[in-house]
Amino acid sequence: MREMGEIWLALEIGNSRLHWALFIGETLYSAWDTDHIAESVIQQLAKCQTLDHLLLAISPPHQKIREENTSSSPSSSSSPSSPSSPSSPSSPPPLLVASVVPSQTAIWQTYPNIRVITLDQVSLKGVYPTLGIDRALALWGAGKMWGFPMLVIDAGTALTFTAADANQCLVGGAILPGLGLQFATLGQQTEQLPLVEMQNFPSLPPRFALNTTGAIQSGVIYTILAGIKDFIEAWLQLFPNRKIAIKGGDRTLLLNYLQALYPEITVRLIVEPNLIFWGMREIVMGDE
Ligand SMILES: Nc1ncnc2c1ncn2[C@@H]1O[C@H](COP(=O)(O)OP(=O)(O)O)[C@@H](O)[C@H]1O
Ligand SMILES: CC(C)(COP(=O)(O)O)[C@@H](O)C(=O)NCCC(=O)O
Ligand SMILES: [K+]
Repeated sequence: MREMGEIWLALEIGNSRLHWALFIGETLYSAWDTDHIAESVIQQLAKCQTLDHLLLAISPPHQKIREENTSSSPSSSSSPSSPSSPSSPSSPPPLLVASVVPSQTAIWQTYPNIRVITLDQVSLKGVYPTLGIDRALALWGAGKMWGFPMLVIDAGTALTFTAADANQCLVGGAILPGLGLQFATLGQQTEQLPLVEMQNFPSLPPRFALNTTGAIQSGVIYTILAGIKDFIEAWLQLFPNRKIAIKGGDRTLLLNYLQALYPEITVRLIVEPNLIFWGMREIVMGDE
């Protein structure tokens, strides 16, 4: 960033939704999620005169899904998301984008001050060309924050495991359908299976079910949990002083289940939804 206290926006474009962060220099001021945004809305952003207008356009209050204010000094301004900084920009703030959805990246190109992060800008060693930028950045952010070796579990649209060794070199990882995708696929690709809604089961379902919905819940949840446990155990055997972080929209649900089934491995998990933003900040600050 050009100035220490400059306001900038970070955007992670995931396959289900958008993940946003507002930074003032190195400080993450707030973070929130929204649905994907229509091209017509994005085209209007260049005309926004104030930061408040811009934030309102990208995340109208009814659309905001998660919001977390991390600033120690809450703002007294009218909008809860915008910092009370006196230097509200007259043009839209710089926008840093990390996207695993190229069609969405394309429609953001009209934003006046955009920088799209590519894999070559992440200093992680040993990456392969098609590695998702979200996986690279989350791993980089986690490793820079808590140290390497690091394993990142991303419970997003896809569930991914991505690991690096003490030399900050990619060890590798794995990709499987995320929780929501598993339920959706069963509901959509079969004649007789219903679409199971996840919010309906906050606690662990019975293992052996006597109805169809229960059987789907049991099958998906217990095998995902067993899979996560197995990857964690394999990782723990690989290196000394290794760490594990978890992010993604299903992290809280999965953590609650993991806590109930495998409390001894769950205590080892660093839970951090903002890993990608820590990775982006490393890149921005590295430019100075
Ligand atoms: N309000 C929500 N909208 C969409 N997905 C949600 C929401 N809350 C939790 N989720 C869960 O988040 C998962 C997607 O994770 P997320 O990290 O947002 O994905 P991505 O980064 O791939 O867009 C879905 O499987 C879904 O179950
Ligand atoms: C695996 C992913 C689809 C995960 O995306 P997400 O679930 O976070 O939307 C994404 O990281 C991706 O498209 N990766 C490219 C393939 C790879 O990482 O090997
Ligand atoms: K993601």
